[in-house]
Amino acid sequence: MVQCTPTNTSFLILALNYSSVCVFLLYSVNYGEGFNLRRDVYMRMATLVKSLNEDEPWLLVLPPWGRIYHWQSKDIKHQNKIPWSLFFDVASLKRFVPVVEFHEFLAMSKEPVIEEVYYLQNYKDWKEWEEKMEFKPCNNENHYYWKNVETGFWESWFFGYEDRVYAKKFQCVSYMGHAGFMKPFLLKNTTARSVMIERAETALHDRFGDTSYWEARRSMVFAKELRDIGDEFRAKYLDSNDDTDNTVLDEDWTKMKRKHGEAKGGPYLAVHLRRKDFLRTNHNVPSLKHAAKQIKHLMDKHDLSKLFVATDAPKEEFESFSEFLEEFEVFAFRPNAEVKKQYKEGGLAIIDQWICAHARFFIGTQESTFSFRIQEEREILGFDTKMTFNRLCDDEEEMDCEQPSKWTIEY
Ligand SMILES: C[C@@H]1O[C@H](OP(=O)(O)OP(=O)(O)OC[C@H]2O[C@@H](n3cnc4c(=O)[nH]c(N)nc43)[C@H](O)[C@@H]2O)[C@@H](O)[C@H](O)[C@@H]1O
Repeated sequence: MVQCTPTNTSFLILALNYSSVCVFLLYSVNYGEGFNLRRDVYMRMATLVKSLNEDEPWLLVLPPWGRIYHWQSKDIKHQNKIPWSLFFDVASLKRFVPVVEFHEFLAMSKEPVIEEVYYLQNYKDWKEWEEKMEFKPCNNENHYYWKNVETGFWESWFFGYEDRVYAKKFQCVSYMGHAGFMKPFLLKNTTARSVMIERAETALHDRFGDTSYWEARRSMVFAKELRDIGDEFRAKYLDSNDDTDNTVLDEDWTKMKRKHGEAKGGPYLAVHLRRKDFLRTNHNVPSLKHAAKQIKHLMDKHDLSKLFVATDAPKEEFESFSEFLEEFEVFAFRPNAEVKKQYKEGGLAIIDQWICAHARFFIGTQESTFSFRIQEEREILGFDTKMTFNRLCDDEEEMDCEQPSKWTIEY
């Protein structure tokens, strides 16, 4: 069977071959979703494409990062059309499933066209959950695709390439099911060479937490440049390095297999303190004082004197929080202008996550996907689950609240 695994040699030379042999699967996610839920949706689509490749050669097109609601820093410009290679090691992604960046897809296509777009939507008024999909009129007219009456083609934002790219067909699809449920449809009911699944978050994980789920997750290795920046910070401020912490990462994730408890982590406690919109949306977020009280208790319990804080809190909130913890050394990653400009808010988020992933003890914020992704990273590194699956309690819960489910790694 032909495999769609393009190398980095000339895409122009390969263009003709690939576009006639492989089918491109593109996807996009609801505008309101944040960075770390989008990472989860990638896993659902990557698993689907892996399964499609058992029958036909399909290539997954990585949707450029951009227009993310939370990325509004005034001093970071051009947070659009960001390729995955800025944040992730694309060679590692390719060890799970064949992928190409969007600009590579355009270079490999004869025209800047996506042949078919299927916009997933929930069933109206459903009573019982059952797997099904049907072409339906769109539930919501506000679906950010519009038909150009002159050309007859469909236009949209297309990840910031709106002036160049168009779609030939657009159809709303009511969908209730796992991502793999659309496989027969994609194999049998379409002959298009490029198919886009819009609102891909509607499709569920095929099997949450199984080996395939974890293979997809393990393939999402952060870009080396970001890991290096995080490692430098760990060494400089937190007395932390992979040899003494037992956190050496295999460059090939398929060869890496750790047991729980093998990783020791650096001599610091890390907290992910989610603030901003979480304060407004009633997410059991503790007051700064109450969060500090819990941290102090844990620092003493684990005999640690250094604290690393990953947070989206404004500077003043971080300072108030640190004042409650004066007896400890409190650190936060503060990028210089060059790092900010180059790696943008997504890169800074990853650096924070990487440093949290290497701490002796980690505690996160309830229901934050940002915290969940750190927990997964620590599972990959081989931490004892007690040192990972922890969350801050809110003020009413005092110090004793139900802790997060332990979604442990499967090989
Ligand atoms: C309930 C949902 O929660 C979701 O947030 P949640 O899962 O925390 O997770 P994210 O969607 O990743 O977080 C939103 C954004 O906040 C920034 N951020 C949050 N915490 C940190 C941090 O510790 N360090 C850095 N550098 N940046 C941080 C980061 O830019 C990230 O893309 C929201 O995206 C949804 O819109 C919705 O509100």
